[in-house]
Amino acid sequence: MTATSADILIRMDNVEKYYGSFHALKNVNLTVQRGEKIVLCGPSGSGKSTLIRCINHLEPIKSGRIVVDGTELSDGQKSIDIVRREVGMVFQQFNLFPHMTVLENCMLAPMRVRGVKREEAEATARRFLERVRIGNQADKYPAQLSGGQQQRVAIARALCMEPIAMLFDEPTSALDPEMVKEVLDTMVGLARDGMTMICVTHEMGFARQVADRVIFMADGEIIEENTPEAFFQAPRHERARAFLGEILHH
Ligand SMILES: Nc1ncnc2c1ncn2[C@@H]1O[C@H](COP(=O)(O)OP(=O)(O)OP(=O)(O)O)[C@@H](O)[C@H]1O
Repeated sequence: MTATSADILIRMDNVEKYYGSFHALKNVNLTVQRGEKIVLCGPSGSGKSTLIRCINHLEPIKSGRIVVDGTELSDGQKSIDIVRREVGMVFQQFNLFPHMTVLENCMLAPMRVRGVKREEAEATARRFLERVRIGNQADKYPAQLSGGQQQRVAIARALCMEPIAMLFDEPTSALDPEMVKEVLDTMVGLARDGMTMICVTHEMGFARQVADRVIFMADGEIIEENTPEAFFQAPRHERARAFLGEILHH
């Protein structure tokens, strides 16, 4: 089946990104279809975070084109605002507002950015907090929660904006091992519900379970794109083999 342009939600064409003179993304081309789940992996410093941060313009690019649901990202604030409103992002550090309760954290952006009324924002927040199985923590402050719970709040907060896609940047790497599973289970649930997702993660069990495609990066380039089955069983590139050998050892 060939993808029509209507099926393509995120598109990166010939993207080049520099930090000063350092060439961080080299001719990156990527299309993500609606409902597709992508796991982005690769050695430290290969450009994975940079790639997903470019998608909502947390990082500006030097050249190339990024189009999200028909909106072409330019330096103009208007297109940046549209894309940030539509694409949810979850970081390694949960970035919750410490002085606001869990509920308030989840209500803020829908009210401020989407102009949703308070009662509706609260109902939506409670619904998504239930969905990530944390509804009973709504009135606590972030510091009163475990890392895994805080990360689930961060996911619920992103979902409250009813995003068309979710970007995850190593969402479990700051967590204690016993909390990783609860966050991955939440992400698996989202994937099953059909969310379009790009996940930077080293959780290869998760990749096997939900990814439609695994993308392997090294030195700022996409080196291999494959189904998880093919990628794990028979990676085509030596660098991918070396990477898998290393992480599957741990
Ligand atoms: N703000 C910045 N200024 C300068 N260099 C940066 C900046 N952010 C990232 N880099 C460099 O760009 C390269 C890619 O970084 P990036 O964080 O995208 O890699 P990554 O694959 O996500 O790595 P990790 O798995 O360690 O998080 C690295 O060499 C990094 O040092």
